[in-house]
Amino acid sequence: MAVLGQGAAAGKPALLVKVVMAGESCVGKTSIVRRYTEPGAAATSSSYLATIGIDFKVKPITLNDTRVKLQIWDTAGQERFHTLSTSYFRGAQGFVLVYDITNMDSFQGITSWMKDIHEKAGDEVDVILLGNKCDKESERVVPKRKGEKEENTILRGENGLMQTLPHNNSYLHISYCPLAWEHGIPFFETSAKDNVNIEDAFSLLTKEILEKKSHVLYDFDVVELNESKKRTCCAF
Ligand SMILES: Nc1nc2c(ncn2[C@@H]2O[C@H](COP(=O)(O)OP(=O)(O)OP(=O)(O)O)[C@@H](O)[C@H]2O)c(=O)[nH]1
Repeated sequence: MAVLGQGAAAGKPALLVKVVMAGESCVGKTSIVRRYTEPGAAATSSSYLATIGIDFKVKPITLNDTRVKLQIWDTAGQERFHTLSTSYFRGAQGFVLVYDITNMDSFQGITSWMKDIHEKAGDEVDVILLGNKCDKESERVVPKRKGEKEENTILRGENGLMQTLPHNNSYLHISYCPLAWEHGIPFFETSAKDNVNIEDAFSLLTKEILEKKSHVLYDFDVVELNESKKRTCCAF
């Protein structure tokens, strides 16, 4: 993917896209955002720092000659922040919904998060499902269900209709997940630690959002916001 300011897109105003990270606590939302927005920094660490409230990062990208300023809101997964976190769902164009492949509860919570997303952000919003920590294969409790036919991944399309995607479609490297299929959304297994599928996941989500351009605004006004701090969970 090209960097902002390169190619034919330079000089055109950027589109502002709001994406929200959602999912249970400790699944790796912050690590995924860090991996994507700060490629040089260590995305994971041995000590877990829970997100307190809300945090956000901006990632400028260029996709098919369109400049996009991705505003990525990282919500806190802890139950006590649920009302606050879901209040940021309104106005989002896309969601990265994350579970941890080593934590069955986090996978079972996905249905409830989907409900929150549709209640707060509407039914038209784009969602992508990530099964994170795929580097921890020996601790896996959520099975990875590959598609029955590698060359034909079946997803639910618009109006709930099933569609079979061709060989050259970008969905092809997405694993099959019954839950994603049920909700008609793309699915990747990722590792923030080993940088697996992170960039591809955000690219696909952005591409889907841009296809519904009517919902996207130009970034004429940039609002300066202070980023919140992360604190150790044992501090509270
Ligand atoms: N092995 C491995 N560990 C990861 C991965 N992603 C995150 N972690 C670790 O998992 C723990 C939780 O990661 P966070 O990114 O803080 O999780 P979170 O979902 O933002 O958690 P909340 O802020 O409480 O909502 C940290 O110790 C991370 O280092 C991954 O892909 N692989």
